[in-house]
Amino acid sequence: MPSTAEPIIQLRGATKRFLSGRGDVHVAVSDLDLSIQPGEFIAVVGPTGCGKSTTLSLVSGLEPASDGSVRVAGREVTGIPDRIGYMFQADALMPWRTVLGNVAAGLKWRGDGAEATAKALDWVARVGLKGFENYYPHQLSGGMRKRVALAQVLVTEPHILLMDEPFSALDVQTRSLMQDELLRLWQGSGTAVVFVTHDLEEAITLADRVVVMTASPARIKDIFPIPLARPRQVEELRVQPDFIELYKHIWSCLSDEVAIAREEAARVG
Ligand SMILES: Nc1ncnc2c1ncn2[C@@H]1O[C@H](COP(=O)(O)OP(=O)(O)OP(=O)(O)O)[C@@H](O)[C@H]1O
Repeated sequence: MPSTAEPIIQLRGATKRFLSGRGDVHVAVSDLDLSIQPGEFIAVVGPTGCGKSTTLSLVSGLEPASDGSVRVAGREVTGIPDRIGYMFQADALMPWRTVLGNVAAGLKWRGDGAEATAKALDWVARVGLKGFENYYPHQLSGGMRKRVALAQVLVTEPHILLMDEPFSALDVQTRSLMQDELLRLWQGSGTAVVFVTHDLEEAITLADRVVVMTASPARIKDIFPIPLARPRQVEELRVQPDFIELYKHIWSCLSDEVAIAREEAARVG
């Protein structure tokens, strides 16, 4: 659960403007205020194209804020901060490396050569892939590839893990398995997770708090604490009455924004 320590991530009035292809200024996210504690699991939901990924880019330093402040571990973000991991919808596995080689690569680049293989072996086992160390990515199922991607990022012991719809390309059952796996690996790790998803069920299942963003330009509309006990079992959780109540409550907030975004998309054509 969230502690009262210094926030690991702090957005204050964070705004991002882009120049559109036509040369107009497009406000992607506007005036975001959000503090995230070490070890906290935050899910971010909002309509398609509202600015969720841009929010992650501000935290990761991939994009500088146009206005306002973005701080990580107490420091203004001016480049990619230390101890930050990123996981996207498409995994970043190197096809020419084995499972073990992929998991060890990040540590080896950082110069931890001697320890890299030992740590990677440990993480391959922790994500349930013992025995598959010498397989190549093309020999693995989608779920197994995700496990490798998780090990690849967790082996670096990030203080912050940014996840941009990491499981959305998986079939429903594999997705649930990966959600359980992520919770098991995250629990007690001290890593703060910011998890972007279109799927409100997924958001509630995983998070300590769910942030609902407005239709573009994205602002924070509301933040909902998720007081469901941990450890959580994904499939069991979703049939519980308190889960269903939370879903209805948050959906009543989110659905207005989804409707606005649809109308806007229809208007623009
Ligand atoms: N580098 C960029 N240059 C110009 N415009 C951009 C850039 N990155 C994002 N945008 C625009 O900012 C807006 C928000 O994009 P973003 O990808 O953050 O939304 P999203 O909520 O993550 O989308 P989705 O739900 O489809 O994943 C979009 O209109 C997008 O076209």
